[in-house]
Amino acid sequence: MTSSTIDELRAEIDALDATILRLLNQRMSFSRQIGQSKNSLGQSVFDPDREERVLARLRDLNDGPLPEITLRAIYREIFSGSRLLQEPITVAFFGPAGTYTHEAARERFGRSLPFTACESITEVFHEVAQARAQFGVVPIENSIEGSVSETHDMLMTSTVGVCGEIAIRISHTLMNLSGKMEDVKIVMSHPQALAQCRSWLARKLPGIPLQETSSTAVAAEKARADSRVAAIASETLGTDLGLKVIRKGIQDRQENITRFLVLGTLKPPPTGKDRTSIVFWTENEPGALFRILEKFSRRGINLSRIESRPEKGSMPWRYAFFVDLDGHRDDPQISECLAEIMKENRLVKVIGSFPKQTLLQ
Ligand SMILES: O=C(O)C(=O)C[C@]1(C(=O)O)C=C[C@@H](O)C=C1
Repeated sequence: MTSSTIDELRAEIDALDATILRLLNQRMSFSRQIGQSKNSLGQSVFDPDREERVLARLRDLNDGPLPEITLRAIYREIFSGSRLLQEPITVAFFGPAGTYTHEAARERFGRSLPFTACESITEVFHEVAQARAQFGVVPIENSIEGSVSETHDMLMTSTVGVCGEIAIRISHTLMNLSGKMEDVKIVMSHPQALAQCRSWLARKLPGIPLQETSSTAVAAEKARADSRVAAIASETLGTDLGLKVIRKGIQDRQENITRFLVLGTLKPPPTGKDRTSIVFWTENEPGALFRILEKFSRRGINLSRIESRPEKGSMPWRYAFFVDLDGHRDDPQISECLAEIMKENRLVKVIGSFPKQTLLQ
């Protein structure tokens, strides 16, 4: 290919970019008008259901070669900028910056919004409860390590509801200053990340001490300050800090997915592919749990998860049960079932109904 053809093609791209920019600005001004109408109607700016429908339509229209993942990434930022023009939204997340939760928050809300990094999951709930942030992002479960206790404990007591979920594939990378395995004298990471790489560490770095840190980001900072330390974190986080990769994908199972919850007051309408999360408390007596589960079974409502946690109240050995159902609280069958449960048992709380997230990537 000659340099004159490159120049000609670049001229085509320049012309297209000017058109794309003009169209993007037109789109933004329509979106701003929608924002003004929503404000006067007292409606929330963020409409995840509408965003999903916009994306689904574009996926159908797309003849390529633009990959679906790129289309999604472009629109994530368009929506992010569009929402910012409509109204300032703040999103709190379990930080610090660079953690997998931050990645999940950016995956859902784009990069244009202001994010607040919180030191604990509890703090994220408080930020949303006190309306300092409109949304919060916290981890709920990992496909290898199971549930995140602090999130479940907060869901029991907090008034904050759940309006969405984000599922991301987690890939852990071992990194240090040199990128050499022989320099590793200690491995640091968040306890969940260490646990997810347990067998790999035992096989490849036997006898090397493991030290827990409050986050993967803190571990990466430690590795940056000390050549003996290797951190397990996301590759982006480590390499952004100047660390070198020793080995990628060291998690014991390659299919390692973490699900995050989006906290907020928004109540998304039914989409046909929803999940409802509830928590209930039962008496410690025969058949108490069965009587509730039977009501779902009788109606053919699928339960995708059941999890019990000690209540931590005045009575030891009392449990709260978290259940995820397929469907929306406004679907006739589910609302009838929940009403029947509530009639018999007042200790039931609907945490939220929201669209199920499909995992891309
Ligand atoms: O359609 C709307 O309700 C809009 O506000 C516009 C728009 C968009 O940019 O397409 C922006 C924010 C919402 O979350 C959904 C969609």
